[in-house]
Amino acid sequence: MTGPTAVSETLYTSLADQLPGFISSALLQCKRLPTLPAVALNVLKISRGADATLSDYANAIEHDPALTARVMSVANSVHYLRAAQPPHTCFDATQRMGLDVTLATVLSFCLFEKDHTARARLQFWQRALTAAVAASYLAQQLCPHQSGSVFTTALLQDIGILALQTAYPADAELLYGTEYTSHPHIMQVEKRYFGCDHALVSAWLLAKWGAHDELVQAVLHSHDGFETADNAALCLNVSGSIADAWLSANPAQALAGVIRQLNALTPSNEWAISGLLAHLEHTLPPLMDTLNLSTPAVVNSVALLQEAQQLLFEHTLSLSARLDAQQQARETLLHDYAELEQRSRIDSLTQLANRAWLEQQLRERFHLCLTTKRTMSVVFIDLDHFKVLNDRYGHQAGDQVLAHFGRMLASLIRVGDLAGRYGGEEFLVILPDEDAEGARRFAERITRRLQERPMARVDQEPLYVSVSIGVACLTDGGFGDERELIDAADQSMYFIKRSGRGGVSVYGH
Ligand SMILES: Nc1nc2c(ncn2[C@@H]2O[C@H](COP(=O)(O)OP(=O)(O)OP(=O)(O)O)[C@@H](O)[C@H]2O)c(=O)[nH]1
Repeated sequence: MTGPTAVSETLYTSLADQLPGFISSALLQCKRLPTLPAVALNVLKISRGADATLSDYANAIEHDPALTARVMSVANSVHYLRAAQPPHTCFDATQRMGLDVTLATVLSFCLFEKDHTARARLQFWQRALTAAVAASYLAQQLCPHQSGSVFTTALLQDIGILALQTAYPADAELLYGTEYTSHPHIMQVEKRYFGCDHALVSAWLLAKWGAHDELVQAVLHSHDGFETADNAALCLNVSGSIADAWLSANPAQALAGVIRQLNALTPSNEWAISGLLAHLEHTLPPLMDTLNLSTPAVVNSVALLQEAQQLLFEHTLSLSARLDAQQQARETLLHDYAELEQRSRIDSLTQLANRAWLEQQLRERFHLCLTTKRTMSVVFIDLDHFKVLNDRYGHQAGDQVLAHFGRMLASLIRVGDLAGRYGGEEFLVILPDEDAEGARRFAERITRRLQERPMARVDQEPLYVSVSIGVACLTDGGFGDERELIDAADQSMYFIKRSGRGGVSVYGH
């Protein structure tokens, strides 16, 4: 093989750098590696020209007797024998076959190994031709002036597979000869096996043959997906997926996948998939036949599209059902989580905040007051002689009192206040933005309410309780943290306990 000519050195070097060393040496040492003779290179060059005519091709081919013979015999085959007279010249032959078939014939002649019946090789050619025909059809819709070059690029995009098959014949059937597999999957396997995929090998090989930068780049990125602003690249990349679908064991399923990807890009029918499929249906069998390739099972393009669309519809339905189910599960989860979180903050007997939540809230609010220069008060409440009550009336009556007291406390606080059970028969209320006097009034309301209302009934008899309350206001103490504020309220509460119970004391007042 000769070194790069038309391709830029930078591109060739960068490809060579990316290719694992053992692969390039295996390819370079491979005697049977398909190389392009000068005529084929010339034909490739012509195909890149925007205004290439059949006579340009004919002029290039007629210099090579073997190629001319090949082209004439293909043109002479049953399919192209429409005219009464067999073709006499290379020009006659190319005219009968048209540009695409001429090019495919030339390239297949140059690149074909004798043993193309091997399954792996056969699949390669079927895919290359299907992609090429699909690509040029799409290009005629999207970028007509590039349809010739898009055809060539599609035809050559997987040439790396042929090279890898030639360099590693023992592995070829294993890697490429199983049931037709889509190229994204093949590429994954190649990366694991060779450390690179065939797109890179194809690009390197074409660069080595001196193909043009544009062709090399297009081949390198031919498997990169559909997100590209370049119409020619889009036609090329879509053509590979269409070929995969066309040749797959389950074409409708695979085609539905391609349509889904296309719809995500442009949710319109501008792709004219039905036209493309009809084109493949009518063009491929005679073309494969011409090139002595066995044709895959004949596909009815209308039925195929209908089945693919039905699958797509079912997929959309099941997707939206799955989304609904997921959404519902998410809402249930969020609801459960919120409920769980709420429960983890609540004391089950009194339905007030529990101690952990009280302490966390007090910590946060304490710091908020310091940073925003606001105040707050805490009210520490301890039920009097609760032990005696328990002993005399039973633990259940004690529980009733606690629960009732909790409800009463909840009815007395305002929005933004937080009341909670601090310990057994101890309660704490946080009053944001409340000064000591306001907090005292709140505490006295509690003691009054307890004088008015019994907290339980034992044998129909009302059971009244009293409480000792200590109040502490943030502004009154120079407190370092929330603990010191609670301690101050607790001390005031103990002052009441010591003075006989049933009353309110305010820290520092
Ligand atoms: N029924 C009931 N009793 C509780 C609960 N938690 C704590 N207690 C009781 O509350 C009583 C508190 O007793 P002490 O700390 O001596 O206080 P006290 O009897 O109220 O006396 P003073 O506070 O000095 O008025 C103990 O007997 C605890 O068992 C509870 O959830 N339910």
